[in-house]
This record gives sequence, C-alpha cells and structure tokens, in this order.
Amino acid sequence: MPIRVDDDLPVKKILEDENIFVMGSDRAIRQDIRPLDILILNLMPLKQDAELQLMRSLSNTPLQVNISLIRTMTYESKHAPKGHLERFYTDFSSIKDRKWDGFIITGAPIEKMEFEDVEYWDELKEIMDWSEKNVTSTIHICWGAQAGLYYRYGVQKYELDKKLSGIYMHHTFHRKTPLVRGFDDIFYVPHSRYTGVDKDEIVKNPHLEIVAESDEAGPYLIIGDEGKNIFVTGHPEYDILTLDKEYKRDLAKGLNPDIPVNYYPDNDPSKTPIKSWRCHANTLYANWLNYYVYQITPYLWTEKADKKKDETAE
Ligand SMILES: CC(=O)SCCNC(=O)CCNC(=O)[C@H](O)C(C)(C)COP(=O)(O)OP(=O)(O)OC[C@H]1O[C@@H](n2cnc3c(N)ncnc32)[C@H](O)[C@@H]1OP(=O)(O)O
Ligand SMILES: N[C@@H](CCO)C(=O)O
Repeated sequence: MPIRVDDDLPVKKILEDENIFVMGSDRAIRQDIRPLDILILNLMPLKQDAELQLMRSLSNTPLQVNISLIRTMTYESKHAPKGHLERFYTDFSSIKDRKWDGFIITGAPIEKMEFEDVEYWDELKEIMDWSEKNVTSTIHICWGAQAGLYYRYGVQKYELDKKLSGIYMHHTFHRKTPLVRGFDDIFYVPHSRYTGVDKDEIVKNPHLEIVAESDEAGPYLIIGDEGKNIFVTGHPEYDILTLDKEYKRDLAKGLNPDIPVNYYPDNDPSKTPIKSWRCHANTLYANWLNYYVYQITPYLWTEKADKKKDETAE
C-alpha cells in the first residue's frame, strides 16, 4: 500500500529497498482520494526499529495511509536520538484538536513496573481518554495492551514465573469476526514479556471478547467495545531478528534467559531464525485498517457525523 511518511524519515529508504510501497508527499497529493490518518504513540526505546516494523505491517492494503508519530512529553526517551525525535515526532497537545481514523499504542519494556509508577502514566491516561471520542479504532500492543486493558476495562496484569519468549502457536475462536478473517486455523506470533493478563477478568467483562488465543501464551487478540479498542498481547510486527537480539542481550547481561521457543532451527541460537509470522501480521493489520478503521470512520468527521454515530449506537 501507499504509506505516506515524511520524505526525510530515515526508515523510508529501508522500506523502499524492501520493495514496500511507500509514497512520498509529491505523488500522494496528486492521488484524489481520502487517505486514512493513523497516529502512532511510540513508547518503544528503539523508536526507529518500531517505526520500521509497524510501517511494514501497515503496508498490505490498497488504502493510502498517512502516518503521524507522537512521543510522551512527561518522559524523555534516553535511547532515541534527540534530533530524530524533534524532527519526526510531535506530542499529544499538537494532535489532540482533530480526529484520527486509527491509533496505535506500542509496547514498552516496563511490564514489571506498577502502571502508576510509569513516569508517563498520567499522560497516557489522558491520551486514552481522549481517544474514546477522537479516534475511530485504537490498537494496543503488548505492554500497551496491558495498560489499555487495565485503564479502560480494569483488567489486571500479573507477573509470569519466567519470561515468555518465542514464537507461539495460536488459534482463533470466531472465524467470522472481521479481525481474524482470512487467518489460518493455526498461526504463529512472537511474544516477549514478563507479564500476562488475567483471562477470567476478560471473559467476564461484557465489553471484551477474546478472538484468538494460544495455549501457552494465553489470550492474544481481544476486541473491546466492538472494535473501538483492540488489544494485541504479542508482537506480530517484530522483525526476524528482534527476539535474537533480545535473547543475546539478556545472555550478555548474565540473565540466563531461556532460548526463545520455536524460533531457531534445531533450537540452535547460532542458526538464522525463520520468519513464520509475516503473513499473519500483514493480515491482522489489513483487517484492522479495512474493517475497524476504513469501513467505520466517517468520510468527513464533523460534529454531524458524531451525532449520527451516537444515534445509531442508541
Ligand atoms: C512488554 C513489551 O511491550 S515488549 C516491548 C519492548 N521491547 C523492547 O523494547 C526491546 C528492545 N529494548 C531493549 O533492548 C532495551 O530496552 C534497551 C537496550 C533499549 C534498553 O535497556 P536498558 O538500558 O536496560 O533499560 P532502561 O532502564 O534504559 O529502560 C528501557 C526503557 O524502559 C522505559 N522506562 C524505563 N523506566 C521508565 C519509567 N520510570 N517510566 C517510563 N518508562 C520507563 C523507557 O522506554 C526506557 O527506554 P527509553 O528511555 O529509551 O525510552
Ligand atoms: N521485549 C522485551 C521484554 C521486556 O520488557 C525485551 O526483551 O526487551
């Protein structure tokens, strides 16, 4: 698909080299269509990796997608280059006075902290409150999913006995649900986290529906309020080598990590992993953009459109 990004964004060149269809602003302004406006709150420390991974995942649709990036202002990232953040990112106060078709809240390596101890927790709560009225559908990834399930629906996270790391087999429950349309009967997804969410709390909440799960990794795709909020507890967007880097990093730190499961051929970390989740990631994001964003978002999002939506909901 044509992803529209800033012409100078460094990952644009990488995406073009990979043959991902990226459209520069010159060509985009000459296509006479209404593009989707997608906002990404990037909470990952390795911001450019996350940009690249998400843009790849969003690239499998004929729709034109404008990507805008925001960061937190109450916590300053230590690892992201300052110049990059200043040039390509803005903050919540600059984007809050308009409507957005889709919104992505990324993961963050802070799942062992209490939510209330996260430095940007109040800011994130404000952003989540704002998104209820100003975004058509929000996807939350990994820690972002745990934070969203907790703040929006009161679902607790809990610490696992050990880090869940690897490529896990999943299945869907409701094959007719648009989010999982076209999925294979079983499919694989990376997970990499120290915490999980309480399945019983999700099941008993009438606003939430689990539509895909893994026997080992637990609930994976959860739909909130019919798609207004979507929670993805794994990392379908991860690159082939992301888990490898995390494993070797933890090994070097002396953390004695388990080898990520079902990842290296013959379970041998010296061998190059095989990417078995690309097709799943593409289908998931294409389904989200189509059924939960494009088909639902008003063409002209005005107060009139808001009123009509409220009337239909009543
Ligand atoms: C559960 C999930 O969502 S998984 C997704 C996260 N996965 C990844 O980030 C994988 C890649 N990350 C990494 O390899 C490592 O985090 C590294 C190498 C970048 C940094 O590791 P360390 O130096 O040990 O961690 P450090 O203490 O600096 O904190 C890491 C991140 O946690 C977050 N963080 C730490 N403390 C806080 C805090 N009090 N409040 C909010 N965020 C915090 C920040 O995002 C921080 O990175 P940033 O300042 O660059 O944004
Ligand atoms: N994916 C994360 C998990 C820890 O938050 C990492 O290994 O860096």
